[in-house]
Amino acid sequence: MATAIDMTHEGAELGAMESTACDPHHMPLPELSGVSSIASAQSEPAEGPEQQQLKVYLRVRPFSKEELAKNEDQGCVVLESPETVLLQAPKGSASMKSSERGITQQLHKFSFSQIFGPEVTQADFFDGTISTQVQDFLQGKNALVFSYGVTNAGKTHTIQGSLKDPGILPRALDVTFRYVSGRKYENMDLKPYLSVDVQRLDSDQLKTERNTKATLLNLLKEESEPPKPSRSRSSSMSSVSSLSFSGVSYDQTVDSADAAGDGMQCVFSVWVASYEIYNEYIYDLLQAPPTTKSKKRPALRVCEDGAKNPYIRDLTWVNVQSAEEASKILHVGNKNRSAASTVMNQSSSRSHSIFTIKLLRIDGADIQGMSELTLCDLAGSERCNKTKTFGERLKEAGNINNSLLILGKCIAAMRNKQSDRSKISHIPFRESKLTRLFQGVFCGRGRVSMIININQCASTYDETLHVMKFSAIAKQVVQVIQPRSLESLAPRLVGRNGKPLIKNGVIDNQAVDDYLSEDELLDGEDEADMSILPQEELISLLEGLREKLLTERRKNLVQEIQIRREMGDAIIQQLMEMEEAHSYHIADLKESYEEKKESTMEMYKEALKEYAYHCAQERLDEEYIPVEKYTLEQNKAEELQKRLADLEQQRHGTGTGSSVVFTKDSSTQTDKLPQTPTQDSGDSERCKLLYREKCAVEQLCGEKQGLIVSLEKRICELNETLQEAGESYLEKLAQIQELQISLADKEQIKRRLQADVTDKKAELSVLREEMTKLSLDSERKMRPKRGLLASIELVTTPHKTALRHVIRRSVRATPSTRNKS
Ligand SMILES: Nc1ncnc2c1ncn2[C@@H]1O[C@H](COP(=O)(O)OP(=O)(O)OP(=O)(O)O)[C@@H](O)[C@H]1O
Repeated sequence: MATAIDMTHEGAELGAMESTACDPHHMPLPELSGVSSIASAQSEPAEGPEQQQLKVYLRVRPFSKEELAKNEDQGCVVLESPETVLLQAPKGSASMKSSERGITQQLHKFSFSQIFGPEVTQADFFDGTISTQVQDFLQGKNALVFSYGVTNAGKTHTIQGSLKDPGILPRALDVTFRYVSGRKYENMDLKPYLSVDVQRLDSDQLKTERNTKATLLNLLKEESEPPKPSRSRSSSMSSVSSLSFSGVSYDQTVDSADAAGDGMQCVFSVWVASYEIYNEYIYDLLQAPPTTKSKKRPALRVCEDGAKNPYIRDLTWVNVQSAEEASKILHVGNKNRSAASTVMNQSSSRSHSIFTIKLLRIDGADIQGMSELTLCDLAGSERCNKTKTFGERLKEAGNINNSLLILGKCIAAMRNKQSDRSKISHIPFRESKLTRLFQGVFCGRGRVSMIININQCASTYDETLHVMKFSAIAKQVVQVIQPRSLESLAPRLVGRNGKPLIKNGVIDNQAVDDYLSEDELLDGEDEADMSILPQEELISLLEGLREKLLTERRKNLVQEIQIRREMGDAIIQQLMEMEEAHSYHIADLKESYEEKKESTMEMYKEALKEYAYHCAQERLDEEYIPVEKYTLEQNKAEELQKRLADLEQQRHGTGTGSSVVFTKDSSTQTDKLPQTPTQDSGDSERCKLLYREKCAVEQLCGEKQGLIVSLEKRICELNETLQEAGESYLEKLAQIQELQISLADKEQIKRRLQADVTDKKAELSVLREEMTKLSLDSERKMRPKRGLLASIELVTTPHKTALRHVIRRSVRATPSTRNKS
């Protein structure tokens, strides 16, 4: 089941428009109040304004062979009726994925003013679409046609077509020249001027005009083959070089002006211009682009005349006398476009190509009217689609086509405005060059139609769906077209200096009054065209501007000083901050270096200690006394001392009270101990023994003491040795490093020498080869001397050598002989 609403994925706006687009009985919406007011300000309507839904045509191009081979035909586009089409999401497309997730629908239905299938011919397409607009144009009304679609959808094919199968533009030109046939104004002295005016050229201007046209036409004279339209990818496509439609049938609804019986004895002058809008810059396609990238392609400006009608300043307008001439001009444009896109490295499918025809209706000395037919081949819309929105996100996406975005916004705003009249919505016509140029036509000064081109490829389904949604909004826009009398349409005729000329013998005061005031020229951001003002006004304007300039300069200077001061302060502040950060950084570095140094020192110390320990260990091994033994001895000594003390006590307890003092040095006097009469012989013996033992213990203690002292001394010596060893270790370390460096040097020298040796070897082998060659050569030379001659040489050679020796010896001997003499 097809759905009409797709609100989630693409945004509410697009969803809403699709729903309306699906309603074939959708009633025209009320007029755009804001839009119509702009239109009505231009002139007095002779009758009520005509409301018309914007015509949106769909053209589906056939598959190419390559596309069929790639299985692009997956039944994505189904033409239900001449007005409705069904889009079915193919597998793998983003739409299918989102429909599987239940976000969007798989089927989308759209309605159009008319749908043209792949089999429809160019002629039928022209007849079914813009032929009525061309008739309006011939009757003095303006018409604007857009072709919109993704790249490779057939936009250029539809507008320009090929030599054998011309598109709507050459057909429109052909119809125009058939209409004016026999009533052409052959002099080119009346030329479109500014937006809606006509300028009478003087003889000098006329000469320049003729030269410009001749130069342009000469550009194509040499070419046998017409250039392809720059946007067309297909080799099978080429633009028209001649508009002889012999054999091409088309609806002959428009015949010559006479036959149509428009009742006026007027003649027609046809002027054409071709330009492109690329990256919001307008480029004249009838001006040769620069041949090198370094030169800038001159961009044109959009200006406004006194009535605020926009026009492109300095755009080349060329008078054409036939459809052939017009098509040649179209070719020049195509050629310049492709040359520019090559030199400037730009993608031509990202630019809008515009061709405008102006038809002047001349009655004697008066200009009865001027109408304009514009065909606009819009840039490929795929980039916009890829961003999936017409909103702000597009801007962020970068490299977007601003004009396309604003066109979409304008169309949506127009639709919104008419659906809800209470809404005060602004239509952003002025936000892009494209919409600004055609604002007037959108607002009722002409009829707008849109051709939507699509292919049926499955791979571009998502982009195609977006194009369809865009078209659905466009279809809802109701244009309020202002019918105007030919009189009100009559353009002002101006002279060389741009001042209005006498009209019917009377100075057109109204016209003079309508010209721009200084304020109008300087108003807002509009790029005003000063050159249209008379000389005196220009001088006064210039003076005023000079004063303004001076005031502005003064203001700017003050501002600049202030800004510089602020900038200076800011820079100083920044520098100070940087300095502070720097000093912190330096302190940090210092700290970390200190830490590293200390840790390295610790490492060395540890290494030294270890080394010293090892040395000490080695030395101690020789004089080692185990601790156990030492403790045993010490215990023994203590025990003996204890026993001695016990004995002493016993002696005191049993003795007569006379005290005997045992001293170390009295040990020798043991035999001389006093004998008391009361002492028995056993006791005295024991005492003697004890005394001897005590002396022995004392002697042992003394020895041990001496050992301890000697050990301490030894430890001191070892410490000294350790220190010395540490120093020598550092010395050795330094020596090792030096040796390593010298080793590396030697290594390098060795490598260099090896390389030299290799070179020499190579040289040697080359020399050997040369020698071999030379010897072979000499052998070859020797070869004919065979037989008798060879043997003669063999015989003579030893003689020759001997002779050479003799000569050499005599030469060496000569100086000495001379000296002797
Ligand atoms: N109705 C058609 N019948 C036959 N071939 C067509 C039709 N429409 C388009 N083609 C072919 O499809 C190819 C692409 O068409 P075209 O160059 O006009 O696309 P485009 O939309 O202008 O592309 P771009 O935006 O890149 O300029 C061309 O080879 C063209 O001849």
